[in-house]
Amino acid sequence: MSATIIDGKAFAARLRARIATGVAEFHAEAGRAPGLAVVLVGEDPASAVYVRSKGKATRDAGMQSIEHRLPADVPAETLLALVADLNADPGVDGILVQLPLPKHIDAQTVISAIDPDKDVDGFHPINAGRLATGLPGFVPCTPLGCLMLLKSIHPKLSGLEAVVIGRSNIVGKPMAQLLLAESCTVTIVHSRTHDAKAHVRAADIVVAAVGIPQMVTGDWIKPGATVIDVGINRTEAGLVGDVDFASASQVAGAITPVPGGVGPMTIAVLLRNTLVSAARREAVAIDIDAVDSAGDAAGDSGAC
Ligand SMILES: Nc1nc2c(c(=O)[nH]1)N[C@@H](CN(C=O)c1ccc(C(=O)N[C@@H](CCC(=O)O)C(=O)O)cc1)CN2
Repeated sequence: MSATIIDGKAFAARLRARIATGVAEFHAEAGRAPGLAVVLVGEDPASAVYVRSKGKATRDAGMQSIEHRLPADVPAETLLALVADLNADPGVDGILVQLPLPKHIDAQTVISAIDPDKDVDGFHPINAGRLATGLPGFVPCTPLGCLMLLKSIHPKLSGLEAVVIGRSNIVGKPMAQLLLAESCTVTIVHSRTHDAKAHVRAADIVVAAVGIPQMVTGDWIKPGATVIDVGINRTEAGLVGDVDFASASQVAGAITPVPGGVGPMTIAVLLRNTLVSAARREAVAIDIDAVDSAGDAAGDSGAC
């Protein structure tokens, strides 16, 4: 058996086109474009590429991109002062501090300093709490992108067995919350789990976000399962995911590739969250369900 390949790049392109339409409608009503501020600290090459891509995608969608670059040795207080300025700026609807940060800066302190209602990354503890309790807030971009891709395969996720591999605040935990909100039976597998393979093997849905190159091989996968690979690992053999695509795609029913799977969804959902933020802040009504249904059969992502 050979799995359906879930084309995240094409899905994200359709989503971005719908966002651009929503941005034009917002602009016409509010008299301004949504503004997204992205802060890059230091010169991590991958982060620099992601920030450049975010700026271009933001402008392409008709939004205003505000970029701040700070040196790697910037004092934490300077970064926190910049965040305070962006919080107070009425033209800024979304604030994102690119991660990882240099070691001398505590990422949690910086994330907690962002106004939760401009936290389009969805990393602020208030937004994590909103997600956990079913309140409207911002959902982290990568897990929400994963959910959209999953829904293109399973419009109804209710009752399915889902395993999330990895328990990071950025992907694993919010992914588990989103799947729980969809009434999946959710297991989080992590570094202390006894017999991770047995848990994965029982799952209809597998989301791998562990950061270990090709950890999940075909013999871990239940035949016909849907596999979402969040891993982006740079190896001597090139860019690979947390899933061994060659063997897993022989067993799975549907699978995301790396690259071209989850990655492009991260930036598309960031734009989507920024549009949502701008609309809330200006009390402009936008049809977010129509924006979210840009994928094939994706329909309502259930997020707000
Ligand atoms: N503040 C944040 N920091 C980070 C986030 C985030 O969501 N918010 N996520 C990642 C990096 N990231 C966006 O910031 C990101 C990662 C990957 C991709 C992507 O399109 N990947 C491509 C491969 C590109 C490559 O060669 O590297 C793919 O998978 O096809 C986009 C954005 C960590 N930091």
